[in-house]
Amino acid sequence: MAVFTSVTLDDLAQWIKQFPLGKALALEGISSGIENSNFFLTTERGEYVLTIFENLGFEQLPFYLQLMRHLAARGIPVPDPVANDQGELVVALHGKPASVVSRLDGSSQMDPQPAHCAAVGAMLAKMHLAAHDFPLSQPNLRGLDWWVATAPKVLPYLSPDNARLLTREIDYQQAFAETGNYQRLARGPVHADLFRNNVMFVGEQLSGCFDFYFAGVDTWLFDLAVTVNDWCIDLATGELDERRVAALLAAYHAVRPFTLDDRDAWQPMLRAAALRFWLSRLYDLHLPREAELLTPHDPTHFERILRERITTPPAGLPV
Ligand SMILES: Nc1ncnc2c1ncn2[C@@H]1O[C@H](COP(=O)(O)OP(=O)(O)O)[C@@H](O)[C@H]1O
Ligand SMILES: N[C@@H](CCOP(=O)(O)O)C(=O)O
Repeated sequence: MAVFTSVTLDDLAQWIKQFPLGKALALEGISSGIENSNFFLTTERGEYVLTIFENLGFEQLPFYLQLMRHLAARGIPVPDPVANDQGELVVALHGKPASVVSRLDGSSQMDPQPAHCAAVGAMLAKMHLAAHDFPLSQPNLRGLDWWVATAPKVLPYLSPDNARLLTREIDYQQAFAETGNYQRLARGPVHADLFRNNVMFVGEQLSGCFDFYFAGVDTWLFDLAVTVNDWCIDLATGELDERRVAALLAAYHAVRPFTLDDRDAWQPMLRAAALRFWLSRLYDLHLPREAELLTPHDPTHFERILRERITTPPAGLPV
């Protein structure tokens, strides 16, 4: 259950008047999701999603919501935040930050085929290009600095073998980040969490993607690696599935052609993307936040993927 703050239609009767949405007609709590309280909201103007942010504050949210607005205005299928009569995208509801965004059609595809992967690859490349001139900036808050700061906190909970793996991979990624190869990679605002559960399909047609609350400025290749590590693998072994990888990469490449630097950085970035989620899952498991609400995701999934990416070089990127 992921409605942590309850809201009724009565609560919205006055509140909704600040938005150009007409009256609130129906409100239904959304049970999936782990961070925020989400509701499907029907108003006289259409279908929306109301989110009450349980962890992010008023000062952090404009980056994410303005980025969604920027992308929606450029034709990327993401929820479009609705501004109130003061032009604000984040407003208080029950004392917490809240937003209203357009509702996407469709449902998640948890067993993706090459056609779904191709649709995701094309959309991701378009998103990277469309975000390039986004004026606000925020680093990826789950990037290298966070890995370096967080690894010592989880090391005491790890087996000697896993502690060695984590320490060596952080060293490897720090050294790689110093290289000209890494520094020449294209970068900009990226989604950074484009997992299967954050993308909607109607049949094989991608209808949109959401959950931008890990977005930040990072390399485009890192974002692609995060995506491939979730969409294009055998879930039991973590091995890359050649057909799905080829479909996703070819579709991305057709919109935003890869460079020689991308090709050289592909294996390190697949490793970095696996490390990022292994570490966050370890952290959530061993050091849950006070307000942590649901069972954490399994870290061993990304430990397996990391080991696999270290030992098995991926097929080269199309350049
Ligand atoms: N704009 C949207 N359109 C349609 N459904 C949405 C939208 N935003 C969220 N949802 C639904 O709400 C669920 C929870 O959203 P999510 O962002 O994953 O929550 P949380 O931030 O709490 O993890 C999603 O799985 C999806 O079904
Ligand atoms: N994708 C991350 C966790 C973030 O959860 P989300 O529901 O907000 O996408 C993981 O799998 O560890």
